[in-house]
Parts: sequence; structure tokens; C-alpha cells
Amino acid sequence: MLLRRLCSSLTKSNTNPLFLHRKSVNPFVNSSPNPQFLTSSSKTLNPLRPISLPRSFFSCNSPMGDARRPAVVPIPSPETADRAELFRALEASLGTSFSSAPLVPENNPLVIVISGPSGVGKDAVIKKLREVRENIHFVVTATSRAMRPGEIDGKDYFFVSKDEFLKMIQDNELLEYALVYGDYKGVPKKQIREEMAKGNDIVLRVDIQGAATLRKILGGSAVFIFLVAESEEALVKRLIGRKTETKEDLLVRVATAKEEVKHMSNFDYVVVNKEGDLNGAVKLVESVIDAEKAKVHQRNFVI
Ligand SMILES: Nc1ncnc2c1ncn2[C@@H]1O[C@H](COP(=O)(O)OP(=O)(O)OP(=O)(O)O)[C@@H](O)[C@H]1O
Repeated sequence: MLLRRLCSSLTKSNTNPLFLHRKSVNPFVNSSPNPQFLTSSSKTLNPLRPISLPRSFFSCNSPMGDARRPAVVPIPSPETADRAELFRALEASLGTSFSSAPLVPENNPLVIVISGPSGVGKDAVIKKLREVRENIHFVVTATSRAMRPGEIDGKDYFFVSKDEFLKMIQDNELLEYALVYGDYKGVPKKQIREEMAKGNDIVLRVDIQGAATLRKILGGSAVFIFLVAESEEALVKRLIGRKTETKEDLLVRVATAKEEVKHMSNFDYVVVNKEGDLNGAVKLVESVIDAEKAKVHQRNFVI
């Protein structure tokens, strides 16, 4: 019906689209005749006059139109029609069936690198994120540092000896590694491969040095989030409050943290972990992940 209406309005009215176009844009005034506008008898056409096309060109009765056009089907009124009936009528009118296949392909699993100065709350944010988000794997980093009270091997870190760590480096088992405050820390490749194959997103928790190395290796194939406290003062207080560092360690970490904040520009997103608002920071990280998942051009991480 719609098609028929369109055809009849084109046939009946003088609104030949070619004419309208030429009337509004007339590039041939004061110019030599354009071969495009020569008739078969080689007469020059007046550019302001409509080109006369046979009536059958726009006619719904043309045999060519019939061959290409779907059958004319009455479309019931949307206000009163049965939904299924209306759906079928629309399909029939357009000569096509509406596919139920997803319009958007599956997301690529996302690799999220979370970093930030020591004591900013990386572990705290990740612990919470683990509770609230599904289909996400938190890579367990291998480290040669000693276990802290309350930490669990294989959950918080894979605690290995220095020699074991050096063997992993030798066997090319680490995506990235670094010597941090005298201890080795590294990201095992195997875990990432296995979890991505299951369709899970991957979270890597690394220090600033590790994030810089990963950026060089991964470029834009992963999303980099910088976690920061609202102020230096808040950061130092948080670190003191943790009570896990010796006074020497504290001094090094605080001095390093001041420098580390300058690396923010190498990241894609910055999330402020405000004192007393851990949930707010976690929500922001989730928003970043959701936004990344809605990207038309997805990041493509290959390992
Ligand atoms: N938003 C927050 N408000 C108050 N305290 C917080 C907040 N986030 C984290 N903390 C606390 O700050 C301390 C440091 O946090 P956390 O250990 O997670 O830091 P980190 O960045 O993982 O440090 P590191 O890199 O040294 O391991 C912890 O005691 C943690 O409970």
C-alpha cells in the first residue's frame, strides 16, 4: 500500500525528482551544452525545463516494477490489528522475513588493566569487583615476595621462590614481569589464554611500572584504568592505615607514589577512589567496562 501510494504520487504530481534537483542546482547557466543533456536528435535541452520521461518510468503498472515489487498486501491498522497479523503483513509487504539473528555480534572478551600508586586501593577495588561482577577473571599474579598475614596462595598471588620465578621468565611463561621493591611480580600468560577461551573478561592488577610495560606490549588492545586517591594526603593516610609496611618501605612507597601520579596520561580512564567510598570507585570501574563493551569498534586482544 505504501509503495503504491509512493508510486501514484510520483506519477500524478509534477514532482519529478530529476526536475526538482536540476531546478535547485543549475550548473549549466552560461556554460556550453553538456553532452548529458543532448537528446538523441542532438538538440540542446533547456536546463530549467524538466526532462520528459515516459509515464511508465514512475508507473506502478510497469512490467519491470511488477517483477521487482513484492505482492501488494493490505496492512491492518496498528491500533486494532493483532500483533502477529501486523507483523506478517509487514513482512509480506516488504517481501522479506524479519530475522531473529542478533544485530550485534558477540563482544570480544575485554582485557582490563587496573593500576595506580601503592596503597591507593587496587586490591580493595578488585576484591569488591569480584563480588559484584560475573564472567570476569582476575589474573592471579605470580610473585617472589613473602606472603602477608591473611593472604592465600593461588588466590591473592602465586607465591613462588626467586629461582622458580626466574625459570618462568626463561620459559616465556609471563606476559610481563618486573622487579618491584626487591621482589619479582609477573603476569602468567596461560591463565589469560584459558579464561579468554571461555569468553571471560580479564582483569590484570599491576603497578605503574607493569602498566607501562603492558602498554608497550598491548597498545590499544587492552583498556587501561588508573586508580588514584583524591589527594596525596589521603593516599599516605591510607598506606599508613594498612599497617603492612616497615617504616623504610613506607618511605619508599610514599616517595614513589608522588612520582607515579605523573603517569596518568598513559591510561585510558582515571577512577578516583575516594576515602570511604570504595563502592563509588567500583561502580565507576564497572561503568568503564560496560562502555567498552558497547563500543562499535571493539578492542581485539590476541595472546
Ligand atoms: N576508598 C577507600 N576508603 C578507605 N580506605 C580504603 C579505600 N580503598 C582502599 N582502602 C584501604 O587502603 C589500604 C590500601 O588498599 P590496598 O591494599 O587495596 O591498596 P593497593 O593499591 O592494592 O596497594 P599495593 O599496591 O601496595 O598492594 C587498605 O587498608 C584498604 O582497605
